[in-house]
Amino acid sequence: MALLEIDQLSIAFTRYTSVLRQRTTEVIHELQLSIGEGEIVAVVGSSGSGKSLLAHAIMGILPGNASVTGTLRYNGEPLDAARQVALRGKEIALVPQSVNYLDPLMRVGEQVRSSVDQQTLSLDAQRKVFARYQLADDVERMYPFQLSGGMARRVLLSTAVISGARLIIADEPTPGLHQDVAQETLRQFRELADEGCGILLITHDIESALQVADKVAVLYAGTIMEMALAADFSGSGEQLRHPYTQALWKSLPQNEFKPIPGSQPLAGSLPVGCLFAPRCDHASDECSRLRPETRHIRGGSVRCIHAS
Ligand SMILES: Nc1ncnc2c1ncn2[C@@H]1O[C@H](COP(=O)(O)OP(=O)(O)OP(=O)(O)O)[C@@H](O)[C@H]1O
Ligand code: NI
Repeated sequence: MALLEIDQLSIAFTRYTSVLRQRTTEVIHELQLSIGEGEIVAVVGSSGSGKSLLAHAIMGILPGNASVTGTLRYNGEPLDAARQVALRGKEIALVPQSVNYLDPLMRVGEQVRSSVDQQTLSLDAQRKVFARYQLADDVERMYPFQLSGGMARRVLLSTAVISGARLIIADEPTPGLHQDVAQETLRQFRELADEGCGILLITHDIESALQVADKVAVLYAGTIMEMALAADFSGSGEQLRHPYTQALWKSLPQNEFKPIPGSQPLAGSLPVGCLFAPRCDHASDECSRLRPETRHIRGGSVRCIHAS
């Protein structure tokens, strides 16, 4: 059984354009994703593709003007708002993308410790995890504004690592960290997964994702175009199912280093058919008419009518 199952998740934002008029823009469309125990699923996508919104939907921390449809299940049971509140920061932990999520008025040691239930164990646990992340002893008494970006990020990671969570959602956890600390962090996620955690690793960096992930979900303009196995990213990408994933793979420096012409469509002005059709070399007439459904192929999934 999957630890987290997301089915047909759509997210729209409503805003007023004048006193009486409002406009609704859908930013996540019919997204499907599941994470099993012991699994790292990387979600890769360029800026604005919806990665952070997906993380926030799982945590139940979307802004008030977001409307959500579809279902989330955690451990086989519906993950509704009440359960999100009950599990958040405990069984389900978020490593947020922005360090602004730290409480500016609380010393960082106390913040990290407050995520562990047994108060007696927590000082020791916090010091251990700080040492692991090369945070000096005096850091626990500092306030967030006294930290560098990289230090603040390591504090956020510490919180997730000692919370005892079974599901960790990490939103771009490595930027601002030195190469070796970033590597160590990825290894640590792998270790947590090997101990049975499920991890959703959000990143725009396919290469770092591939170092530790079991599966890679490719997010484009608010939907998952392909769910591939990490092993599918090899050679010239012939195992990959979607032309966009293949193009992403080829665009890496160690491959053809060939950028994909054009840009991701904006929410609010999406093409009617396949979201990638305007940039796709293989697009046919049908691609611009119909939005492809998700199909399951070779242990992964794809939204492309031409994939086989
Ligand atoms: N509160 C909001 N109201 C309206 N639109 C929003 C809101 N938050 C996000 N969006 C839109 O939803 C889309 C996805 O945003 P999101 O933050 O999830 O992107 P991302 O993939 O995390 O990007 P990045 O890599 O830059 O962090 C963007 O087009 C963004 O403009
Ligand atoms: Ni983001």
